[in-house]
Amino acid sequence: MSADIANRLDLDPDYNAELADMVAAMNVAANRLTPSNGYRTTPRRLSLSDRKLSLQERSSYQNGINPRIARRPTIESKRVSISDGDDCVQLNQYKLKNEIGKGSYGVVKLAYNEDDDQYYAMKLVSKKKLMKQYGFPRRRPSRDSNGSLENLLKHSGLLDRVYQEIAILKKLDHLNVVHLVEVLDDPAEDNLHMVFELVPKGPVMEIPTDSPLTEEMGRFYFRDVLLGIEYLHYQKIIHRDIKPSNLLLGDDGHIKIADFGVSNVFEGNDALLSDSAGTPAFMAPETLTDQDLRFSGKTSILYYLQSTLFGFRLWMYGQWETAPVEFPDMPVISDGLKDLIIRMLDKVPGTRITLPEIKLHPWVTLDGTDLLPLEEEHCTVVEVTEEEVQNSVKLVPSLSAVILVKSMLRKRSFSNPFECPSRRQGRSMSAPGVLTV
Ligand SMILES: Nc1ncnc2c1ncn2[C@@H]1O[C@H](COP(=O)(O)OP(=O)(O)OP(=O)(O)O)[C@@H](O)[C@H]1O
Repeated sequence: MSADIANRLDLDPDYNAELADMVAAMNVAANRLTPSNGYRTTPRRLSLSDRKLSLQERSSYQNGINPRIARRPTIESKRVSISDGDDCVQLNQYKLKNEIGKGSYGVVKLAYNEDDDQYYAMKLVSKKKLMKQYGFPRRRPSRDSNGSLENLLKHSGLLDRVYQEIAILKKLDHLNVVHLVEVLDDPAEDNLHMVFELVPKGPVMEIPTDSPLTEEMGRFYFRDVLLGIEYLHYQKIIHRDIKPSNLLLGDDGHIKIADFGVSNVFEGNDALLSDSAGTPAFMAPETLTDQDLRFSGKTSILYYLQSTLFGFRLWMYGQWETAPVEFPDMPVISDGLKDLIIRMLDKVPGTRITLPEIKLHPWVTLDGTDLLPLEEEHCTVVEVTEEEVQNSVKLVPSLSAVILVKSMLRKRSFSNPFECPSRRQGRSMSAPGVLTV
């Protein structure tokens, strides 16, 4: 965002004037809202009464898995206020700290919530990045055409995808699925802010890797992923981007599935998909065809799962697409795991092992001695009203853009004001390890 604004200020006098108008107009609004303090003072924080709480079903399950406290309802903030006090940016009650991860749509930052004294993971999804990524034509917003970024995105349908992610996440409540806590959005700002529970140990592993998991650990994590996927299917959601970097490790040692940017909500028994969204290295062959064929979402996800399981133990991406699977000598893997991998690798979707069958596979259940909970034991239907889904994000004007621009001008720097320079030494979650806060 900062580079973009810098370019425009340097190269485009028209836009510069337009921006100055925008800043002036926003200043008027700022003065109206905070007449005595001005924009730089910490804004009045929202109290709970300012926020709408969405309904969320609560569920917990036991049967071999620790029971847990049901998730708190997702909070929809009606106003986003940014201040650049101290040495880092504050968004409502959240102080943004160091970066803990990076995805294709933006960065993920550690965020301290002053209200409850807890740390969270705040995902900043750049709407501009979304546009660029999908080759959306570059057009400069003009005052007459109502061509604001928000409008361009709306018409391109890309923003819908982000809102879809939010609506989906807000419905979910499961031990093995990451919990969305709050959504902050501001049409005048490039970033959409999604506040998630912090899953402190980050991605379960990076692949390719020289140190694969032991078979025992691989089974433990794989069982978690199976339950998370089963829950998602129960909620009629196909994730479509299951891979180790989207499998985060919680303090309780369990896997939480994250990142629903590429997902589908379906009706009936299964999703019939035709596009090849997701990460190619993990995708099923039928999703990669050039032909306009439809394929089963539930079946194709098993291929992701298999690739992930495979990745837990060894990494042979590409080989099985053209030749029969050949397992390397090292690391040694059991016949049970080989059987499961081969059955999941079936190139023919119709004969590929299904998720209920995988749950009963001897390798997964230790020959029937360690059964997984039944679907009805860990899944509960989550009901949300149409209105709640429609209102997954509140679009409200705020002062963030003017503060951002002024902060850049004041510092004579177009570096990202969301960065907290003094705290940059924090670890990046692109490498596995423990986060200390
Ligand atoms: N709730 C969370 N708690 C802790 N770390 C997180 C959390 N969510 C994301 N991260 C970190 O941020 C990284 C980026 O996450 P993000 O969902 O934006 O992208 P990704 O899934 O890795 O990539 P892509 O979006 O390209 O598929 C993750 O790999 C992880 O390291």
